[in-house]
Amino acid sequence: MIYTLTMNPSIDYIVHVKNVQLGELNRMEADFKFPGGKGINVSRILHELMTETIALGFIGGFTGDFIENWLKNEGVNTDFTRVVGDTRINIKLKSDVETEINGIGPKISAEEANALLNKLSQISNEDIVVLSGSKPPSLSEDFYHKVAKRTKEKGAEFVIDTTSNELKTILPFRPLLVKPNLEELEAIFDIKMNGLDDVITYGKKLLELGAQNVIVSMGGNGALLFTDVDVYQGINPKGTVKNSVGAGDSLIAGFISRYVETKDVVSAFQLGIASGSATAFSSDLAKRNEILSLVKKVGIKRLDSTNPY
Ligand SMILES: Nc1ncnc2c1ncn2[C@@H]1O[C@H](COP(=O)(O)OP(=O)(O)O)[C@@H](O)[C@H]1O
Ligand SMILES: O=P(O)(O)OC[C@H]1O[C@](O)(COP(=O)(O)O)[C@@H](O)[C@@H]1O
Repeated sequence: MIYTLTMNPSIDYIVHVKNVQLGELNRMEADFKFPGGKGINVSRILHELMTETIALGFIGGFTGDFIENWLKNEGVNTDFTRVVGDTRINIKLKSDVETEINGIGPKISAEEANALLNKLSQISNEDIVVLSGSKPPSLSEDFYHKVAKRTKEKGAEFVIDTTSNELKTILPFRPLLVKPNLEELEAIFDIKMNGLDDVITYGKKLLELGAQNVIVSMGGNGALLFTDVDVYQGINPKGTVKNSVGAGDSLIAGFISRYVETKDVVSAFQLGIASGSATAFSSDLAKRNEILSLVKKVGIKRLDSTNPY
């Protein structure tokens, strides 16, 4: 089973405004509401790819009901922990450029946090847990660390996709996959990347710190996969970008879906890129047929050996 854990789900409120003017009254041309939050997006794509998944996380209020109902209608299994506060709303403003304003998220009490941790007792050594997204500020600084430790104690694998300061302390637990985008990679090492050589240097550092596999995603420029022996470049298929929110989550879901079937990380990377691009080319997250139609159009190139010895 693939469990996803979304500490801070959201309604993603996608707002199209032509030539937005700050300080003026602007009128929307179109708007859409989708369930969001990184783990939830991963579960939705896994479900599209017919990989069994259960979405865990904190959910609350009328916004939380919207998300639960949407997932229920799609047939995505959930086992959320109810909290008193309202789940946040994240604004994705589409104008000449894309601007994102993500909410803080509800306060999580110690009882609510423990209730979620207790759900992890159901995990077995055949499972993968995907820890994704930001944490509401009221959650303890070491919450992801606790979850990663508990997951490993159960013999399960985990994937981590967060900008949290905790990431470096979690890598020694040997995550199956870490997927920063370029900005996140810069934030982890507090440096500015200058070209592909830098990305390769710092991607390898994540392996040295403990990750089993690393994917650095670069939006329209594709992604790099770092395994224990090689670096691969993934080249995106061509298409018209509609909404890239959730592209990174889709990449992770595509990777896991193929990995659990084949244990072949390169083939998993290819389905990951197809999933990320298919989502970038659709208004909501991608559908199964959109993903599968792109797989053969993804280019994969081996770049370099990552073996430092
Ligand atoms: N504009 C785009 N065109 C084609 N593919 C894209 C585009 N944006 C994202 N993707 C695909 O989705 C993957 C993840 O997107 P990215 O924006 O890097 O992640 P995140 O959403 O985490 O920032 C990319 O590596 C790429 O394969
Ligand atoms: O938890 P965070 O870091 O605030 O991110 C939440 C946002 O990330 C998303 O999951 C999209 O993530 P990606 O574009 O990185 O795949 C949105 O659905 C959500 O609004």
